[in-house]
Amino acid sequence: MADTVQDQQEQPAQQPTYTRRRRTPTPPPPDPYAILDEDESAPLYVPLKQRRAQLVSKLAAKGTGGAAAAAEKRKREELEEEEKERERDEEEARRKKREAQTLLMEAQEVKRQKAIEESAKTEQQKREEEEAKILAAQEATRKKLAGAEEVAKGIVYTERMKATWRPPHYIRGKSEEELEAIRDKFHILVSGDDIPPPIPNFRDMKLPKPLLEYLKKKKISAPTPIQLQGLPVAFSGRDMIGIAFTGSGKTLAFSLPLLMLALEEEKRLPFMQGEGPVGIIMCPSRELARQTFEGLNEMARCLEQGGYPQVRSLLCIGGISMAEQGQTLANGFHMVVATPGRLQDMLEKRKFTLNQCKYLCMDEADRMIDMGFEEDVRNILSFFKHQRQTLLFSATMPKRIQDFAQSALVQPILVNVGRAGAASLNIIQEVEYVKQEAKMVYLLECLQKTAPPVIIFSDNKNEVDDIQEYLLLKGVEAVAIHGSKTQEEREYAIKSFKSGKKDVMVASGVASKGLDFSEIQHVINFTMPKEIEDYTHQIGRTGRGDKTGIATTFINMQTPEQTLLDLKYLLMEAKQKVPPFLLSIEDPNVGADGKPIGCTNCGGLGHTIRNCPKLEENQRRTMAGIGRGGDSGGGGW
Ligand SMILES: Nc1ncnc2c1ncn2[C@@H]1O[C@H](COP(=O)(O)OP(=O)(O)OP(=O)(O)O)[C@@H](O)[C@H]1O
Repeated sequence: MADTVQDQQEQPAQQPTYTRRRRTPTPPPPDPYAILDEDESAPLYVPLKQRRAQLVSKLAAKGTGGAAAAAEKRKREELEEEEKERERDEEEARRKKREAQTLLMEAQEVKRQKAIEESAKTEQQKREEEEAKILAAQEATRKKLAGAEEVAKGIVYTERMKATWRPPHYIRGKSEEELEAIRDKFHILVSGDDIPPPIPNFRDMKLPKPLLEYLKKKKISAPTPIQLQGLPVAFSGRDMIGIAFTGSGKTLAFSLPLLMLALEEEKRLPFMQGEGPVGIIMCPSRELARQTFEGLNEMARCLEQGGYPQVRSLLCIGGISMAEQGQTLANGFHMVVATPGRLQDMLEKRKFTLNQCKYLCMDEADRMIDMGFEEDVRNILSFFKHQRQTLLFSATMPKRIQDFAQSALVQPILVNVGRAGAASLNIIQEVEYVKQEAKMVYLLECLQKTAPPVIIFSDNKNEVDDIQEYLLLKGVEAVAIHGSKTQEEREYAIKSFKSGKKDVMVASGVASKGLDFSEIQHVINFTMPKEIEDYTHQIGRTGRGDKTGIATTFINMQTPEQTLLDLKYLLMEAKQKVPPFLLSIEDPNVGADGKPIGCTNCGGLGHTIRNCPKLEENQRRTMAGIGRGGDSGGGGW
């Protein structure tokens, strides 16, 4: 455009043309240039040099103005960005606040719901929850019941032990309903997988003829409930927990399977010097171990006389010289009956090994653990080189011990006849209020209730001695047994009482555990034991097998109320007469249904785990670092 203007300006201006005739002057053609010249708005001519300079400065100006604008723009953008960021932050803060509010509200809602649930819970439910917590805390401190090596190497057995024994064909053919009907008939409760069938007669258990004859001779014609279910379980090689009343024949339920195993192993390959054992029975007291040992030997002799190979057993208890059994040790033996202390000692001294051992039974298993033998048992387990069949038996086995014991068992079967800890129904239980100072005199009167033999129990060793002395003075043939007596004194007491030479035996609680004195007519609890399980075991020395007996218990102001409550419920459960002074004791722990809640720790019905005397005692022992129970003594009772 500038060039055009320039061209126009450089051309010479044209002059107008004139003629003679008068003519109307025609307007000159439009001169674009003239118009341009006359147009004041037209730009003035600017020389090229100047225009270039102008252009340069314009461009320069344009350049600086762009930078400023860009800076302006950037600033604007930054501000916008800042604004956006602030908004974002605010939104985030709002969101967080909203969320926090939601969480708070949620928490409040949960709290509110909990409060509603809590208020809906019965006192009993609350108590149960609290008790479960106490129990869990207590159990958390317990170690697994397994050998140290197994724990260290992480060995966990999952497969059951193999056994050659099978129930007869026609029993295997019974339907599950038929088997359940048999269990119902004998009040047997079972739990576990693939439970072998109950067998209601010994013949069908495939016992050797000499053993059947032995049982017949002993007037044992049919298995008791724990035997008819427990024996098939044990013969099948299964781990088990057997719970049944005192005097209900548990000893046979674990002795027979060991004897059969020993026989089978001996038949397969006769035992030589230094070999064995194939199985162990552990008992919490020396007397009980000796009794079980004698029972095993008697049956083994019958087998031998009946033409079967000889199977030998070793008694391994404190207080006896092992030299007495030198012959057995030298010949090799199949079975061991032991108390934990002495057994551990023998194993540590390498008198024998458990390399061939396949069977381990703990009689009065809960007592053993309660008496502080838990660590000994664990040590003994560490001598096993491979899996074994493990069996636990007792008349009292609180849930706490059952759960704990399961850690040593593989796919166990629980066989339960009656409530664990319930008293035998063959016993008439009488409770009498006798003032402390009148006890001795009344004892004499009480002895008249039945003919001998009678057992009198007292918790206190000095009291045991005092009672015996008093009775001797009064002309009663009495012997005494407690933990501070020598082994000879203890053995003499048991022998003379068992043989009927002595009419009365005065004993501390120790003699209550599992001892089987036939025909005991009367048990007198001179002092009511603090723990109800001890009471159950003590009165259980009478009413054994199919016999009946009487138990008299003295109580007075010195008997703790909680113990009295436990006793009250035990009597009610066994449908016994409850004296009015026991009935009048109110139970602060009674459930909404009026029934006692009971203790999960010891099985007592008159208290809960919160005030369980046994739990307190255990805690006291743990704090004091005491191992074994007082009367058990080194080497095992
Ligand atoms: N099937 C049976 N029929 C009759 N009597 C039996 C039978 N089995 C065992 N007995 C007898 O019953 C008595 C008690 O048996 P055992 O000592 O085995 O009882 P327990 O259940 O172990 O008792 P505790 O819990 O006190 O140890 C013994 O004298 C025993 O001979």
